[in-house]
Order: sequence, then C-alpha cells, then structure tokens
Amino acid sequence: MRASQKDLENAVNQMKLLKKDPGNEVKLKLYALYKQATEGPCNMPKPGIYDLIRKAKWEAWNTLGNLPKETARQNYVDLVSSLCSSSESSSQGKPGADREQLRYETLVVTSEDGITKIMLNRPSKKNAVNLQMYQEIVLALKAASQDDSTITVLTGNGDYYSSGNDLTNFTNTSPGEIQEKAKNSLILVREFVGCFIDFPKPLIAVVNGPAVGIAVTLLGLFDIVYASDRATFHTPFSRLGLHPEGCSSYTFPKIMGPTKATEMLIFGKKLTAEEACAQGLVTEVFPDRTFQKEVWTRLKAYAKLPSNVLRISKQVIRNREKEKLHSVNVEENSVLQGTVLSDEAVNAVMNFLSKRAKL
Ligand SMILES: CCCCCCC/C=C/C(=O)SCCNC(=O)CCNC(=O)[C@H](O)C(C)(C)COP(=O)(O)OP(=O)(O)OC[C@H]1O[C@@H](n2cnc3c(N)ncnc32)[C@H](O)[C@@H]1OP(=O)(O)O
Repeated sequence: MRASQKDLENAVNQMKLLKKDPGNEVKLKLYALYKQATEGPCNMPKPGIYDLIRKAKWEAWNTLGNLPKETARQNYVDLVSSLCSSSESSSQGKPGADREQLRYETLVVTSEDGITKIMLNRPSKKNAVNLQMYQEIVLALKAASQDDSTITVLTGNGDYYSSGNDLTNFTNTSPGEIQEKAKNSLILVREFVGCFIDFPKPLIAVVNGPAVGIAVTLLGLFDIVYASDRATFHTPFSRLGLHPEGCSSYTFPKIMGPTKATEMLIFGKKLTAEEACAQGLVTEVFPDRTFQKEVWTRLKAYAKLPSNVLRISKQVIRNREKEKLHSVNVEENSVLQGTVLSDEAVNAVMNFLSKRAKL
C-alpha cells in the first residue's frame, strides 16, 4: 500500500522523537524527499556557491529530478521507518564489523569493508525466489540503502545464482484463493522491482552460477554485473506462458539491441557468460576458479572510494531513466496479471512439478 499524506505527517512527527542524530547526509535526503513530496520538483533558484547550507539543500532536492510526489512520500516514510528501527536495534548494542544485520529466512546479509552483501540462501532449491524471498530482498535493499556501506552486492549461495521465480509459489493454494494470491504476489513483485529501480547506491551483481528468469531480467537494473564463466543467462518466458518483467522489455533492447533482446526474452535463447558480456549485460567474466577472490578484491577497493560521491554519480547516471523504468514496471506487471494463471502458465508449472520438463 502506498504511503498517504497522514503517513507522511506521522513520519515527520516520528523524526522529532528520534534520539540519535542521523547525520547530515540523511537529514539532507529527508529534507529533499519532504520538499519533493509536498511541492514536487525543485522550484528554487540555485543559491550562490558561498551559501553552503542552502546550496546543499538545493542540490539534494534538485537531484530528485521529476520523481513523482507519491514516490517521494513513500521514500520519506520508508526512510524514517528504517531510521527508527535501526535506532531501536542499535540501542540494543551490537558491535562488530562483520555482523549479520537482521535475521532472514531466505537470505544471509552481512556488512563488512564498506560492502553490504545480500546472499540468496536457498541453495537446495537453486535459490528460487519464493514469496518470502521477494519480501526479504525488499527489506534488505531498504536497509542497505540506509546503512553506512558504500556499495551493495547481490549474489547466490551454492552452485546457482538463482533459478528465478519459485514455480511453486502458487501451489498448495485453494482454487477459491488463487486469483487473490496471484494478484497480491504480483503487487509484491512490482514493489520488489521498484526497489531495484530506486536503489540509491552502486548495486553490483556477483553472478556465481546459472541465472534464470527474473534473476536475469533484473540485471539490467544493476550498475555492475560480474559473472563466473560457469554462469548462464536464460529467460524461458514463452515456454512458461509468461512475459518479460524486471523492466527487461526496456533495458534489454537498450543494452543489447532489439533483435538480441528478442532472441533472449521471446525465444528463450540461453547465453553463456561470455556471450552475455559481449552483449553488454555482463560487465566482466572471471574464471570460476578465481572468481570469488578476484571479484571481492576489486569490490573492496571500489568500496574505499568516497561513498557520497559514488551515490551522487549513480544518481546522475540513472535518475533521468527512473520515471520511465517505473512506468515500464507497472506495464509489465499488469501484463503478467492477465497471464500468470493462464492455461499455458499453469501447465508449465504442472510439467515442472511432475519433473517432465526441465530447462
Ligand atoms: C509470484 C508471482 C510471480 C510472477 C513472476 C513471473 C515472472 C517469472 C519469472 C521467472 O523467473 S521465470 C523462470 C522460472 N524458473 C524456472 O523455470 C527454472 C525451473 N527449474 C529448472 O528448470 C531446474 O530446476 C534447473 C534450474 C535447470 C536446475 O536443474 P537441476 O537438475 O540442476 O536441479 P533440480 O533437481 O531441478 O533442482 C534442485 C531443486 O531445486 C528446485 N527448483 C529449482 N528451480 C526451481 C524453481 N524455479 N522453482 C521452484 N523450485 C525450483 C527443484 O524442484 C529441486 O527441488 P527438489 O526436487 O530437490 O525438492
């Protein structure tokens, strides 16, 4: 559910009760989101270079570009809620550099050396994304966007990066409930994709093995994608009676050109890591033997760069596309609303469950 005007007012009041000063960077972000939520895009003339405080405020607001008022309101409310919950957990005292930040059922999330690592952790199911995992990734991304790390990494535990949407998400649901469950699940998927679109810090995928479906499409929303040479990239949507999501109907044609994107997204062509790299979906491929060592050494060096500078540069690169991406996400999601329970989609799941059909 989107935050209302009342939620915004409550969040403003909650901020006044916050015991710990969240620091200037967060305060500027809150100021900018509040202005955007209440007045829309920045409408003040740019202050002079010596008017430091007003200039910082102006820049924070102006950086939000044409972010819709409703999104700014939601982001303000989310930010305040994460500040309140992190101040509660820090008041319980949890020192230590490499600490698990929150208890998740499907993820392992750690923060160390300026890097928050979100590891998909259902290796026995090839890291298939069940409803719990969608929710937990949303929470983990929101927490990572506010923590003091410089970069955020998504990776998988085990031999797969992820086998994509869990095909059993709707099984064990009674016929009377399935429509409602599908509708709510797709709302969750839309929010999930939205978090990747809005993620404010450099977001890096460390693709440790094969990736399928939504785990592939989302890569177009990452800032860097490193892959092991064991990784493959497969979006078998048509065979599953499904359609492109994760904004891939927009990002893939932009990244690799429309014909290559069509071969992947409509005809389900599986790419090797080298092919995905040649087409611009992957930044760099590493031999599996040295993958972890090389990638983490590089990321630790990147994470030493000034955090705020990276964040602002990412915004400069990505912000003008945000509105478009949100509208693509809404459109793709509404197409899936119409087809996720079609005969083709249901039969594909039945085939998978009866172990007759594998990729
Ligand atoms: C919530 C609303 C959602 C709407 C979103 C719709 C958009 C769709 C996005 C997508 O992501 S589509 C892609 C979906 N994924 C697949 O089709 C992959 C299906 N899996 C496979 O084909 C194979 O499992 C594999 C990935 C090729 C691996 O084969 P392998 O022989 O190496 O291992 P398995 O024995 O098959 O798997 C081990 C274990 O893991 C379970 N599992 C694997 N993938 C999934 C999955 N996607 N969903 C659920 N479970 C999965 C598999 O059943 C095995 O479990 P057990 O039998 O050992 O219990």
